[in-house]
Amino acid sequence: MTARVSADLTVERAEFDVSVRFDVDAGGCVALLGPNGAGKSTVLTALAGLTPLTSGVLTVDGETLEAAGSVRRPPESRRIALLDQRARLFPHLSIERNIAFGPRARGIDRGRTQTIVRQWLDRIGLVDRAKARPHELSGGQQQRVAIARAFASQPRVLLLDEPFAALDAESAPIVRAILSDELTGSGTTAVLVTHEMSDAWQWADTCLVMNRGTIVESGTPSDLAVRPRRAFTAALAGFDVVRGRWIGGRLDTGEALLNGTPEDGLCDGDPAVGIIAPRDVAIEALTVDTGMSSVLTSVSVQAGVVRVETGSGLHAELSVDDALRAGCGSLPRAGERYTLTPTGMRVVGAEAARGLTVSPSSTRASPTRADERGVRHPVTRPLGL
Ligand SMILES: Nc1ncnc2c1ncn2[C@@H]1O[C@H](COP(=O)(O)OP(=O)(O)OP(=O)(O)O)[C@@H](O)[C@H]1O
Repeated sequence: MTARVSADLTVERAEFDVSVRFDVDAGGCVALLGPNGAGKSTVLTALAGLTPLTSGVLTVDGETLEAAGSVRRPPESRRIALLDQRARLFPHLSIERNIAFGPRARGIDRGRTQTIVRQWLDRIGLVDRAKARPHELSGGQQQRVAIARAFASQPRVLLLDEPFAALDAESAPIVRAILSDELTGSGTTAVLVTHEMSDAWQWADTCLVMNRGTIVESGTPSDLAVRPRRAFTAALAGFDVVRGRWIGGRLDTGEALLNGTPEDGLCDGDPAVGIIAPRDVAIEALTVDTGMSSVLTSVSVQAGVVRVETGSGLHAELSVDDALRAGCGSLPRAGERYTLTPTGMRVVGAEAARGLTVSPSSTRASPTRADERGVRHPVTRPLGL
């Protein structure tokens, strides 16, 4: 079951309004990323009908599910399923009856529902627990049932709010694999809230990064992984982030004047953020004025790559040869002082929020993405950001 979602919604919150506008094409997946309290869950609960819109419109396949002040379809008739950290199964119903709930509510007869339930119990590996109650299962098993219950109801849209966050290291990969199979196999349209870039890579066509209720950066997962434009996104994608001011063609961090390539039309004196890949950081035993002098907090070597950590926010990844050169013949050690110099730093404005990468008015043919089964999914495009 795939459906196109068009969301243009505002929800008033005490500190700020959560206000976003985006489309998800049928079968597509949008990931919402952002710091705690950015408004990601509010967007999901608004889509699910659990939080009323202050203004705006939500449509699915052209059908208006909510238009602030006039239309408001209740959650149970939206055919939008929400899966969050906790399984939230019906505690008084057995596992099989939890899974049967959606199909029965949709009017599917008992016989067909039984077949659906059996198939799902098999897929989630819980055939022998069909009669158990939720409290008799582990958290990971309950989350598997929650996935089965959600998909068995054939939702038009699946909302995922950090569905693995509460799972232990053993259960998380199992639940992840089941969800991955079902999401790609069914082509269900999805909106995913996650703090993991790897989840966005796996499922999303488009990432929307939120802060204080608005979308501040968007793009494909690879756009964000390769060329993030916000400090939050850069850190999530594994870059080092250094804050300072753009002064005289350099980033003045207060401790050092770092060379970098400015973006966003930076003007002298602007607050700015340097974004650096650890492989683009050189280390030297000497103090140089284009680097940050720091005490190394740890040094590790893996597969010929030396990773150096400091307390200053800068890391370096260098070859053993380069590390030996920096250490004058021996590898640098934790506790020693070195100067770390970015050799390839992008500098963006600290408020570089509006330079968004995907345009709804793009005239390119709709891009698609193949899943591992070769099924192609349309790539979503955020609107008017
Ligand atoms: N039920 C609620 N009623 C009123 N305000 C709320 C409610 N839930 C969240 N908020 C507020 O709305 C804002 C956005 O919160 P929300 O939970 O949507 O953020 P989030 O990005 O999902 O955060 P997290 O990553 O921590 O889950 C915050 O200021 C929060 O305090």
